[in-house]
Amino acid sequence: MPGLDGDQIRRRLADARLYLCTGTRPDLAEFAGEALAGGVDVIQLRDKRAGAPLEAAEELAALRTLAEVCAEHDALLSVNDRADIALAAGADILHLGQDDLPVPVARRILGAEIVIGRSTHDVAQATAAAAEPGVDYFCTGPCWPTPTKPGRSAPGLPLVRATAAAAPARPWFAIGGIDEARLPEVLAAGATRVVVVRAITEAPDPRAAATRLSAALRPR
Ligand SMILES: Cc1ncc(COP(=O)(O)OP(=O)(O)O)c(N)n1
Ligand SMILES: Cc1ncsc1CCOP(=O)(O)O
Repeated sequence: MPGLDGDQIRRRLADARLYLCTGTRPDLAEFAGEALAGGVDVIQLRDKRAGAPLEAAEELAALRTLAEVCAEHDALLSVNDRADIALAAGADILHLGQDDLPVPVARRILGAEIVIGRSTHDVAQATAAAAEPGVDYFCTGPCWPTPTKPGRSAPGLPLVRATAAAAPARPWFAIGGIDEARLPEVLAAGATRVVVVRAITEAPDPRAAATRLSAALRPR
């Protein structure tokens, strides 16, 4: 929720279970509102359409839309890759992959109040992200090969099991190919938080899909 300080964001992130990445879409505000109403805790604008990358001004406009919806639902707003845009959008989170800005460089741009996340694809990267100064959370995967990240081989659930066994002090999320049917396997491997794309963006009823995922992640 734009406007929180770094410690408030970190506390909310520790409680977060369901993280959604979405591209822009004509119904972005309505879609995001439905997903957040269903129980999504964090929403990231991740627009990777081949051949049609968003211009910075377009990305900022979409993030402003998401920021309003996040404020209505008390959810965290995440920006992918771009520290300058995270700062300009007043985002809570910047997510960085292995080939993106080095964390110390992003930290210099962002200051202390925006939380930084890292993608990891093997045990060495996960171990490093769990300890690297300036990193607040990390993601491990893909759990399964996924068309949402073409060309990325999947370390699979063994990486989730190894990460869970290491009991990192930082929050971490499993990602990649996760849907309602596969979620029990991911939880059994030791994850308690997940990132999804298609499970919600391609669902006929995004709110219902988010509600079911969220309920499975927060059993009573
Ligand atoms: C929350 C979250 N986790 C992982 C990713 C993937 O980031 P990256 O490996 O940099 O790949 P791209 O998203 O840039 O294709 C993410 N964006 N968000
Ligand atoms: C961005 C990213 N990084 C690793 S897997 C992935 C995409 C996950 O998408 P989906 O949930 O549709 O498989």
